[in-house]
Amino acid sequence: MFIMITVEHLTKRYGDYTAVNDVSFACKPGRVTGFLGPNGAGKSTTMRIIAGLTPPTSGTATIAGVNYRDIPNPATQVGVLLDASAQHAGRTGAEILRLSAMTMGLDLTRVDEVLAWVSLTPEEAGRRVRNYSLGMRQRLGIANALLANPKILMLDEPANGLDPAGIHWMRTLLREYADRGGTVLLSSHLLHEIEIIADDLIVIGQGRIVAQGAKDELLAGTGAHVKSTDDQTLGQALVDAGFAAHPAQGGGITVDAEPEQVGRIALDSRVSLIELRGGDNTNLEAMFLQLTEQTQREQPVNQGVVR
Ligand SMILES: Nc1ncnc2c1ncn2[C@@H]1O[C@H](COP(=O)(O)OP(=O)(O)OP(=O)(O)O)[C@@H](O)[C@H]1O
Repeated sequence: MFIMITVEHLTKRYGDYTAVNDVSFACKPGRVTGFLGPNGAGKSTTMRIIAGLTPPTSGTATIAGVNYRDIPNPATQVGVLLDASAQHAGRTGAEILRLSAMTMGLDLTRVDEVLAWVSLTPEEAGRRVRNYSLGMRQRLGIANALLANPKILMLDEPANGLDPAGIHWMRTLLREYADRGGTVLLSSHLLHEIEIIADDLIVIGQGRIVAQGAKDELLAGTGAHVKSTDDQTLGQALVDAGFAAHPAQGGGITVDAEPEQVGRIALDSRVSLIELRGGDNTNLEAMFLQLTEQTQREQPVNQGVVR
């Protein structure tokens, strides 16, 4: 499949500090890629490098094989929202979009189309941005990114400040955009949102990638859950067979083995099974906390959090 955003061995150092450390990933068309990591992990820096705003120390970031800065009229190819507060506060929302449209050589009727799309009323579009709420700034930033109907969208924390209806709207917009063949790279701290919308995940901690791949595969459960008439005997038999087995919270045993192996061991041990199924899917929050545990500012206060 043709890759739209390619990041290869990207490193960014500020003095002795390494903000991005040998990061490689790819974002594909038709898919929403969620970019996750604790505060200061290096997400914004990576996105700024992709958008040609920060030079890398080493490595490359390209859009369909080309550096962002070498793309003619790049905003027509890649819609970027990196900092919703970076807009000129003294201009109205409509003025900002008109200026962008003119810079990109677009028909000005497009401005009204995207304003309607992001649900900013004509009255709101006529207000100065300094009087916008954070959510309105985000909507304006998304409108700006969508202006030229680009094939790629790169959004840093676009849901920040959006109300629940706004988050729902953005989720639908990005899903439809990807379903039409667009490529989306999206950073967010709203793990529940990412869990719903992302097809692929990249998890970064202290500048390094700690996990990446298709969401379904990353969150797929492993192991098995089993309940029997004699969990003690079965648990011991599982351990004797070399599998890690622990009492499960709601009763029964969770074991790091395939259900078929568990069934065989139960048969050999002459223990009757009451229930046997594959392991539960992990939720994204549990996976995130576990993967980034070493890089979190806050360490888990009790074992129930992730272990
Ligand atoms: N211009 C700079 N000079 C020095 N350090 C910088 C600079 N820009 C970023 N950093 C550092 O690089 C690290 C990564 O920052 P970055 O903004 O990429 O993190 P992030 O993952 O986007 O975090 P957040 O989730 O808080 O937005 C941070 O420690 C930050 O302080």
